[in-house]
Amino acid sequence: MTGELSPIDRAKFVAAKQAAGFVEDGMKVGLGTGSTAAWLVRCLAERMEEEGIRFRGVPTSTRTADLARELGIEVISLDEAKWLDLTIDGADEFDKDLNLIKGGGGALLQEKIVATASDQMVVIADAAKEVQTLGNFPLPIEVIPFGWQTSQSLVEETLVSMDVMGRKSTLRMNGAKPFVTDEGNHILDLHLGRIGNARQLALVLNQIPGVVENGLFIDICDRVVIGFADGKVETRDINAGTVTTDQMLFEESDNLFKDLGD
Ligand SMILES: O=C(CO)[C@H](O)[C@H](O)COP(=O)(O)O
Repeated sequence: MTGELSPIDRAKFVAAKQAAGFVEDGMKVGLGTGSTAAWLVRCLAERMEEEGIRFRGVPTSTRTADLARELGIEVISLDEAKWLDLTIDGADEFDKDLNLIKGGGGALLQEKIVATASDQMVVIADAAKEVQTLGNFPLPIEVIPFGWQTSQSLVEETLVSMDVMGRKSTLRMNGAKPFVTDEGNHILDLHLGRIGNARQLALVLNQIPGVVENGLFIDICDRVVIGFADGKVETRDINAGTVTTDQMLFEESDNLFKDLGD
């Protein structure tokens, strides 16, 4: 895999590489799911090899667990870890308060459990994920298979009273069959357009019987590392309120990418 990176992959890669630098020797680290998180896992494996750092990872999906093991990262369960120093994960959308929509990869349940059990959650994302108001990306909610259509109707009824634009929901498919999460559940994608009160919606959705979890991450993320295609990386920290920009020369990253892929 030594070909040219697409601009979006460059952006994801530099964000992941920057955040991989936050991991310190001996840490217990939550490992997110998705294409950006996969870059992170590769960058961490590279740090293990080049710098000799050691850490234990709690993956948020079987996909991430498989990749981490393949690259020699020690994988432990959340129950073994009990509490994590740091979780680094991707996101589908983030706003100025670092609230998120997650679950585009269908791993939102484990992702939320792991992120919530961490001292810090860092999101890595390309700049296109930043929005003024959450909701353009369809909001995933995880529902149990039993009576999922009834849960869907209840969800749509609930949306009528909420500050959202759209109400339509669709069952996520995997080819001809419903998508099944690592926990054996289904995903409903809510096409809302704009979520006025994300905090309230997150609470209300979880009250509906059959809904296991929703993809709104409110007050969970501490820091977002935003990657740009030219190699620039911007870090926003919710507590410190700081914005720092680093220029990561892409030529360097490009070589690292090639090394990783070889
Ligand atoms: O929430 C997620 C998976 O459930 C992902 O973090 C999110 O979908 C972003 O994915 P990508 O990094 O591939 O853009």
